[in-house]
Amino acid sequence: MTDSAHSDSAGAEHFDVAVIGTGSGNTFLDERYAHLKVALLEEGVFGGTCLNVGCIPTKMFVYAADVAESARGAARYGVDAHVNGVRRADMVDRVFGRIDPISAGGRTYRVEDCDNVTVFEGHARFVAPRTLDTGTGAIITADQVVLATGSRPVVPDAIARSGVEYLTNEDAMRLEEAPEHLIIVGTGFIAAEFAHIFAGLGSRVSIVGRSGRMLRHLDDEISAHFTGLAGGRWDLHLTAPVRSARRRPDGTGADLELDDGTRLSGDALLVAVGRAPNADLVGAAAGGIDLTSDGRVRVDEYQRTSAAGVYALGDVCSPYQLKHVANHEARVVGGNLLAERAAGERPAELRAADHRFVPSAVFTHPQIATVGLTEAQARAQHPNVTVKVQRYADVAYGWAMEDDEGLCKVIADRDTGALLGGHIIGAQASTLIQPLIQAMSFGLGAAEMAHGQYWIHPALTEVVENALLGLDV
Ligand SMILES: Cc1cc2nc3c(=O)[nH]c(=O)nc-3n(C[C@H](O)[C@H](O)[C@H](O)COP(=O)(O)OP(=O)(O)OC[C@H]3O[C@@H](n4cnc5c(N)ncnc54)[C@H](O)[C@@H]3O)c2cc1C
Ligand SMILES: NC(=O)c1ccc[n+]([C@@H]2O[C@H](COP(=O)([O-])OP(=O)(O)OC[C@H]3O[C@@H](n4cnc5c(N)ncnc54)[C@H](O)[C@@H]3O)[C@@H](O)[C@H]2O)c1
Repeated sequence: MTDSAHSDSAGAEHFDVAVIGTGSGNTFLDERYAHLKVALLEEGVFGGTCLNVGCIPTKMFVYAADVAESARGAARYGVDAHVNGVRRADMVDRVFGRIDPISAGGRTYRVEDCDNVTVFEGHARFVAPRTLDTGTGAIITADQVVLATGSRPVVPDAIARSGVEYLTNEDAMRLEEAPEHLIIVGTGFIAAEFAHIFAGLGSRVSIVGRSGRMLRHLDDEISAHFTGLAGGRWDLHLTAPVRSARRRPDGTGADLELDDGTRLSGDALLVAVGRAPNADLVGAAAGGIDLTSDGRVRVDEYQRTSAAGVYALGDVCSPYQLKHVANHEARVVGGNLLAERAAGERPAELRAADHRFVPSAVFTHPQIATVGLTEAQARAQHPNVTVKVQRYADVAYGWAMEDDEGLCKVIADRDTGALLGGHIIGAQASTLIQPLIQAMSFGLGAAEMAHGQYWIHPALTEVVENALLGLDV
């Protein structure tokens, strides 16, 4: 403990539990905590990334882009439809007119209606173990602290230092006028979703990457297939990073030069090259909290950090950076804090977080969803692997849709029949993947899953059934 922390914390208000971050950190403080004195610390708006600038608003725009794409593609089914225009300002009003009151209501609830909760609205950081400078002038101490501070966009140096104005997920959805030409730097989740949002709603989109393909975290076959489809929709530059950026001569937009000499000029620039955990800005060392080599808060299977009584959850500690993972970890932490308080002399009965089969979906066009191992990972880890790729076009509903893009790929261990991975690209992929997640989570083998239940005919789920039937198990 530093001297200043000693003097600061003398007379500091003491709490039973302090939670930093009101994204997933604000989800477990329910009636079980009503008898405890709780501090809730937040430097931004209530609700965190998912509600305000992440999952929810993006999907509201994705849905609008899906509607527009459906209209554009309707003629092949004999329905003549046309997108007459996109009222962007109305869209922004619709999205944030619904979201902003939820965030404000969440704040009001904690500030005015929860007698046991004190809200500190400032940038919080540890000044000593379980001692926090709240950023409001007050120093507090707590028996238990939860770090749920999330992550923030990374900006490549070539752009950050250039003085060019750029957008991130934090502001791109508030634009009341869509750029005619949007350049996106990055090839991951956010790039793929925002490319669909902006292109679907009428902008021309260019994408700049350096790894040769889109969504390279995915199974190679799915990533290659998506990159091919994306190349037909958007202008892709995937082999050279940005060398320099400057404003256009008229002072607007951005002129980019890539490492291979390519020049691109856009009305707006969106940066989406990953998100850094907010572990470096919380005084982790003063709090006795270890970080991983890639900058996350280090946690054990119970979400405990290296500092006694300090837990972490969500993007600040997780390699997944997904909301359903943050929510799961919040449930685990919410129970473990209480278990630790109840333990007394006995060791606490803590619950471990379950990260065995973490699924994810990219809400782009077409949708993509994945769970478990890629084929390359499966072949590296299992000597005898069987793989089946089922086309949407070859099952009844996919055929009815004349869908020539969709694929479902399943991977299993030929020796045991266990499912190792599921990867779907195509309409409703984020929904179709769920039976595969369920089977893997509960240990249901591929053959049992395929044969042991009815599959509704002619539903699109038959693409999963037929993929399973095609495995050599
Ligand atoms: C554009 C976008 C789309 C996404 N879409 C999806 C999706 O479809 N599905 C999905 O599963 N995931 C999605 N994600 C990821 C998901 O949003 C995050 O994984 C999740 O929100 C992380 O939750 P969290 O509680 O860890 O952090 P956050 O929700 O970011 O909460 C952290 C909170 O801590 C506050 N804070 C930070 N530092 C301090 C400090 N020092 N003092 C006080 N307060 C502080 C922040 O202001 C913030 O309110 C998306 C992310 C983005 C950016
Ligand atoms: N649907 C969802 O679940 C969803 C949606 C959006 C975001 N997210 C979460 O948010 C995280 C952050 O999203 P993201 O898209 O920013 O990151 P990401 O990690 O998904 O992708 C970033 C990509 O940018 C590329 N890149 C890195 N540096 C680059 C550079 N200098 N120039 C060009 N390309 C570069 C990387 O190769 C990588 O492919 C995701 O990892 C994901 O966990 C989830």
